[in-house]
Amino acid sequence: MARVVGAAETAPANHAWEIRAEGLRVAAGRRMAVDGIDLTFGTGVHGLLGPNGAGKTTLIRALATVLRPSGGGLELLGESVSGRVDMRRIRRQIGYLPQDFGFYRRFTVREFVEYMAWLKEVPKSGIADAVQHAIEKVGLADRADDRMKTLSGGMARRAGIAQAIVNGPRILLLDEPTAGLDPSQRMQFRQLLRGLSEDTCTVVSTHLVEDVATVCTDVALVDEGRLVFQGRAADLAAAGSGTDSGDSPSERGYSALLARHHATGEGTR
Ligand SMILES: Nc1ncnc2c1ncn2[C@@H]1O[C@H](COP(=O)(O)OP(=O)(O)OP(=O)(O)O)[C@@H](O)[C@H]1O
Repeated sequence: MARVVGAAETAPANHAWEIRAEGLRVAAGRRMAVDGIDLTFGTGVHGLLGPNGAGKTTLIRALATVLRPSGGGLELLGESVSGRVDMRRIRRQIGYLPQDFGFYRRFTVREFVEYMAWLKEVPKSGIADAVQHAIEKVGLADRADDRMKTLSGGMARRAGIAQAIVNGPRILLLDEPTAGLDPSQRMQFRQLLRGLSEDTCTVVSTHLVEDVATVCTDVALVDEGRLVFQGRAADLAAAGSGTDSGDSPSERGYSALLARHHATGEGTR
């Protein structure tokens, strides 16, 4: 099937990174849940790790332009989101799977993904092909005309990923995409992620350190709204030792970096 070339792919790419935050601060309610984060993400798969309440979801929501920064700088695709910027143009190039995503249960998978393509302003003539392509990519072609309410939790999450990629985004934000998946679905998801990543800047938040270690090109670890570590997955693993808690080198590295952060009261960068 012919692939639809979205506006995202023909847009100029004259910067070395898709996401850049400098001293980024984002409030969640009355709390400064992201409290001065510096990071840069280019193309590839970036794992976002951190304990409960670290600020991962708040950071992703800011990257998705759902939340406006309270301070510091945030540039997406070379444009500052705090200035006078055409948000719609940026949003057309973003795919976002929220942690708890909603859908009309009576929609079929195809209708759900089509609806999101329409919201993302995919050109009308390209919607049918873009939808089919996204549904095939997540392995739901045989369920495309079934209603969303008949899908298992793991399948619904895959439909969620299909809606996130239907516009061929240059920035793909997946908040806890493996939550609630069984081990075999998690393996399938890792495969899917590997196939998505080539020219996209993908940010995946997760509690599963092993997901990050096996699929991500690099890892950002946040705690209490601060960046504790950004580096390769191998560097995360190398940060731990036999005395740190965890079942694998990456988990021990994760525990060691968090413990060090708590001991010093500051990040490692
Ligand atoms: N709407 C809100 N009102 C008040 N506080 C909030 C709100 N949303 C988040 N918070 C607080 O902000 C902090 C960061 O929350 P956030 O959801 O970003 O963390 P997280 O790293 O995604 O956590 P988890 O791994 O548990 O999903 C937490 O202390 C949380 O209680």
